[in-house]
Amino acid sequence: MAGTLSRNIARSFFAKSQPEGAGATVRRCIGGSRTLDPFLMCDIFEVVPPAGFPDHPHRGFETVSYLLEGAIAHEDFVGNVGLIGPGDVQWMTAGRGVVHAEMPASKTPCRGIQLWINLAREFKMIEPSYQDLKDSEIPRAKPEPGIEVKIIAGESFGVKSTVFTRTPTMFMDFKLEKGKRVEQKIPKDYSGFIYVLSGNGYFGGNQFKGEEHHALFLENDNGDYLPIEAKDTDLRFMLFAGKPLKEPVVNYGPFVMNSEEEIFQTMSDYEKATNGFEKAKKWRSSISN
Ligand SMILES: Nc1ccc(F)c(C(=O)c2c[nH]c3ncc(Cl)cc23)c1F
Ligand SMILES: [Fe+3]
Repeated sequence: MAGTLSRNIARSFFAKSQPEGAGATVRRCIGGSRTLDPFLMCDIFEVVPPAGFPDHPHRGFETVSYLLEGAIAHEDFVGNVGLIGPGDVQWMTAGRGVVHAEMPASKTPCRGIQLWINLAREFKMIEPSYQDLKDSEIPRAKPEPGIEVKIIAGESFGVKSTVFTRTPTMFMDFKLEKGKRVEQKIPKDYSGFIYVLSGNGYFGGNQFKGEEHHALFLENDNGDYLPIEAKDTDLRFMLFAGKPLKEPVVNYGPFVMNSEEEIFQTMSDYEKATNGFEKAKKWRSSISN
């Protein structure tokens, strides 16, 4: 791209499998001490029945579930039910509070990605909402034969996602055939990371090699696009980028607020079923075993 600078890759991290939920396993590339404002967690999950993610709450952020294989059944405490199938996306804005269950709905292994995106202070207590996208509804950019970008959030090659992102976010699934090179525009002030799903590739101006199950973190430099090249193999990777919120983060499991006082209040709200958790009082999902 004439007149612009490429972003470099600062470091990579091998995301090893670890137990999570009730009998599920995840490769966690963001989470715990490794956060990347505005991202709180990114799990590449694998789950087969009877394992899953039974009844649990969320407050103060968004969860985005993208199914790579299989299907997840979803049920929440106000009666929303649904099936997230292969290639589908559920963008859940928990806001002031959701209690839900997320359980595998296919006998074959269910594989996918769940990203937790922080909400700014002004949105942490908004009414919960969902944006459900079927695979066929999600736009793709095909800039040339051998390159496809599935755009869950953000814009690529002039193709825009239909998702409303309160926290400006890019969430894209790239497939490059061996020998292909692509450049993705990323605003200079966005944080970002790559997760390599299959194959290997060379990322950034510094041609950093990224291999399967590795997360690669973008340098906070002055670049405004990321070059990616599939030299050795076909390559599939996820690109995540977002505008940092630069607010204090205080979290307690599935509650993410800006202060300890707000976390204590949230724990009390959940315990007493008040202030957004009213319907949690007697609710039990029908999909958790
Ligand atoms: N608090 C807390 C504690 C433990 C959890 F497992 C979860 C949770 O639900 C998930 C963690 N990664 C996931 N990937 C995929 C799916 Cl569908 C759900 C999750 C959660 F929210
Ligand atoms: Fe959840």
